[in-house]
Amino acid sequence: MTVSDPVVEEVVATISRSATEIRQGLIGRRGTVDGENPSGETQAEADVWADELLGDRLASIDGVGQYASEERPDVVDCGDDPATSDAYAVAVDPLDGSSNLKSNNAMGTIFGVYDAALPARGETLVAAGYVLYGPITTLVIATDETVAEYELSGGERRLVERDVTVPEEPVVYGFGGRVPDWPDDFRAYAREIERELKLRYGGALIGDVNQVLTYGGTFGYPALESRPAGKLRLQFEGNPIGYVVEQAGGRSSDGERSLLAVEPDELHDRSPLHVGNDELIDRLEAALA
Ligand SMILES: O=P(O)(O)OC[C@H]1O[C@](O)(COP(=O)(O)O)[C@@H](O)[C@@H]1O
Ligand SMILES: [Mg+2]
Ligand SMILES: [Mg+2]
Repeated sequence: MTVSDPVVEEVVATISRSATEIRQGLIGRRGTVDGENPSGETQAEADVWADELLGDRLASIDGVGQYASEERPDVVDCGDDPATSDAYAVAVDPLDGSSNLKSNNAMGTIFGVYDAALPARGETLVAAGYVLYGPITTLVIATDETVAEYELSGGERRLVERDVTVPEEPVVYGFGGRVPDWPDDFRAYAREIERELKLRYGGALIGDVNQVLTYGGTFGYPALESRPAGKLRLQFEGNPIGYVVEQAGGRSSDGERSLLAVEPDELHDRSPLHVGNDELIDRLEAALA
């Protein structure tokens, strides 16, 4: 199954082919480099390497006018301006959950294809998805048509599920941040959820969100007392993941509104991030109101 928009299909095909290579290239790149990323976080060797590999390949696609990533400060202009032409902008979290390199746990690659110049609202996404480097390498792609899951092997993608939807009955939850740093209203909501669902928290957004898509439930990285905007980045994490979950029939929220409706100020803006079954996100928003 291919994506009907040829530029999006080329982006997806490029990421699919690169994923097997990225997975293999993690070996020997588990250490850190001296620099920090624009969010002030230590970079792993693999973060920098995966960004360069994806940046070179995605920027050379005809119809991609901008490339941006969590690992570099500025947008790279690589074609026509998405603001004034048909070109798209591609935003990437090259390695999501890269601190899991050390402990050898799940990680991902996240991408969003925006029909607008970056930074942009998530409502301008035409496609988004992620690779999950678990025991198996899988790819989830959301477009306005469907959300599909593939297994990746040797650069090939094999369809596993044509129409992924968030299961109706929620089962799992995962919330980031330290409990004493949670605002009181979020803590009260979390206490209720803890009594109803099973905890799943692996330290990689992609691993945790994929459990929500598989079993139903919710993932949240909330606003913290010490960090009111939370930890995760809107362009590279919040918007693409919000788009995937909404296209799969669930909801996303920054605590007040759909993540896709949040107006960005800066490329590396952070936002509280909540996704999952409608009913749970409704309850979260009511608790924080
Ligand atoms: O270590 P914490 O605070 O639980 O944070 C985990 C969160 O941070 C992240 O690792 C941030 O992503 P990056 O690894 O791309 O910076 C998410 O994948 C994950 O949900
Ligand atoms: Mg990430
Ligand atoms: Mg990352």
